[in-house]
Amino acid sequence: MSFSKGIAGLLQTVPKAARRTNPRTRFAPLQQQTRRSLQHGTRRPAQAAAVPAAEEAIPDVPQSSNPQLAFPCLDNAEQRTQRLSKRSMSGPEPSYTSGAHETFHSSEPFLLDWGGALPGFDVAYETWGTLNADKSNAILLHTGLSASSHAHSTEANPKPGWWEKFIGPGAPLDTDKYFVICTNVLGGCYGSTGPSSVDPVSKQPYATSFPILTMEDMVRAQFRLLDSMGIDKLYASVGSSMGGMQSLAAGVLYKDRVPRIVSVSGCARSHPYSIAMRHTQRQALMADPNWTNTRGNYYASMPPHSGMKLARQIATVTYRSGPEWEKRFGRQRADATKPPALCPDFLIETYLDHAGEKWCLEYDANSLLYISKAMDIFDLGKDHQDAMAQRRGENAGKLQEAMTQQPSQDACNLTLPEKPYEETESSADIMSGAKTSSAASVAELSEDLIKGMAPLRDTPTLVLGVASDILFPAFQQREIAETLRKVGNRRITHVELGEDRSLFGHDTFLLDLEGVGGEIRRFLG
Ligand SMILES: CC(=O)SCCNC(=O)CCNC(=O)[C@H](O)C(C)(C)COP(=O)(O)OP(=O)(O)OC[C@H]1O[C@@H](n2cnc3c(N)ncnc32)[C@H](O)[C@@H]1OP(=O)(O)O
Repeated sequence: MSFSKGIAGLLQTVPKAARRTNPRTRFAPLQQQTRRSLQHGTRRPAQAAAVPAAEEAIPDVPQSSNPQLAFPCLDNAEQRTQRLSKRSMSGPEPSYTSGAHETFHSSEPFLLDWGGALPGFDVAYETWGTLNADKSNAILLHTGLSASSHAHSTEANPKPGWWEKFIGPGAPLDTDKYFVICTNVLGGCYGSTGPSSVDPVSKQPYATSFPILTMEDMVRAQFRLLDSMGIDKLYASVGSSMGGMQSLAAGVLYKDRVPRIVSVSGCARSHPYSIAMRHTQRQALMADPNWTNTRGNYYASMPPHSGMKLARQIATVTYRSGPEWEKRFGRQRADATKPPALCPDFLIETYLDHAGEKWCLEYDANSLLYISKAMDIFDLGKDHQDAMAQRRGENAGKLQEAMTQQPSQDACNLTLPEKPYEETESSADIMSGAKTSSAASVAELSEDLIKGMAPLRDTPTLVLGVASDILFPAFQQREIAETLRKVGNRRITHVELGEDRSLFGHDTFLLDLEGVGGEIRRFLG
């Protein structure tokens, strides 16, 4: 990619406000704060770190040969803890909300793929456009990991949604033609049942007694909502990122109800690199003492906001791209006149810090853990689907029993095998759990996916990928398209947006209205 082409591509989608503003002036509060905190000679002993800053008396400390560094980022975290502890008498857990939405309640018990069960559940949803007389114009819009049902503003909630420009009259999801339905996924915290919801049996939040979930569980819950609306057949299933996985899963699970699929920056099975990136986020989050000490039962105490902040920063690294940051921030520091700091200092650091800060109380930590794990588990290969079907069959009879009896205590008993890991020629199949470590070759794996995706043979599908995406790399969308072609599907539209088009990596689906939205509009017709 040439430099000028790259800049042009980047500027195509960089928000105007971000382009106009001088980074030196944009982050004035942060700089002032850094300046205040960097006053040399202010010394805070290490053991005082857990004590809220405002209440702490700074004791006399011996002189040192060099001044003590300041840590405004840690001071911030402590101040947030302090603010949260004063928040309410009933506990500092923030209540997560995206605003007004509809709620579908299913009172029928719900069996999950890995054997868990919910006595009933809620799905929060919003709609735009009008359902036609024969109920044939509905588009089910699947969200990314942490999004709410609020994809577009509504009368009840005028706040812009996460796909505001992609939905509306004349927009890619044209509300003059389609009735668009978006839900908060099962497991989420924006109105759908998830770990922060109250378990009707214990009358306490489920927390980490919430059962392990899969993409397919989330899709089944959505189809219960469609059943309640009398929608037998969709016009299309549309989704990006995690939603791109669900869009495919909906087609495989309900092939007669899903006549068109749009899968943007999604995949047919999670790649080890993506699992690795999510694993590090989960580990960072679970290492927060507010999570660790309660094993995730933090709802009556302090939410793990520092772990969430760190997880979001790692996530943001996977959502964007190095080339974007090269052009946007380069090697600039927030204040080059000051000595380097161990807290955020370079503009890329203050950017990540800001992303984490903004989000750490916006989303429930346990929802993040469960949904991110569900993404890891995702695999449309036939072996995995068969294993799931068998497990469901075995557990179906236990559903009623599970509702009335105490769950067995060894529900999650995974421990590392005593025998150390040994490299095999191809160990790529291990994660499916369907095969032993004498795993199949890549060719066989691909055969497995072909068989698993066979239900989509006749489903027109738009598969869109982005070359700068490191989280769901473009080869994963090529894999979907090629597999579907091998299945015999002749109506595949595969688009790959090159780096000349977007350097926004995985977040391109949120930012590039023409590159992503334009393709969707043309595909839906
Ligand atoms: C995996 C899945 O299934 S889905 C994952 C999907 N991705 C996500 O969830 C990530 C979501 N991304 C976002 O939230 C993004 O902000 C978007 C896509 C909504 C908007 O992107 P952009 O317009 O490029 O905004 P950007 O990421 O630059 O953030 C802008 C904010 O950062 C701030 N900022 C920008 N540069 C810096 C910097 N160097 N230092 C500090 N702050 C900075 C801006 O002031 C602005 O602050 P504000 O939001 O408080 O007003």
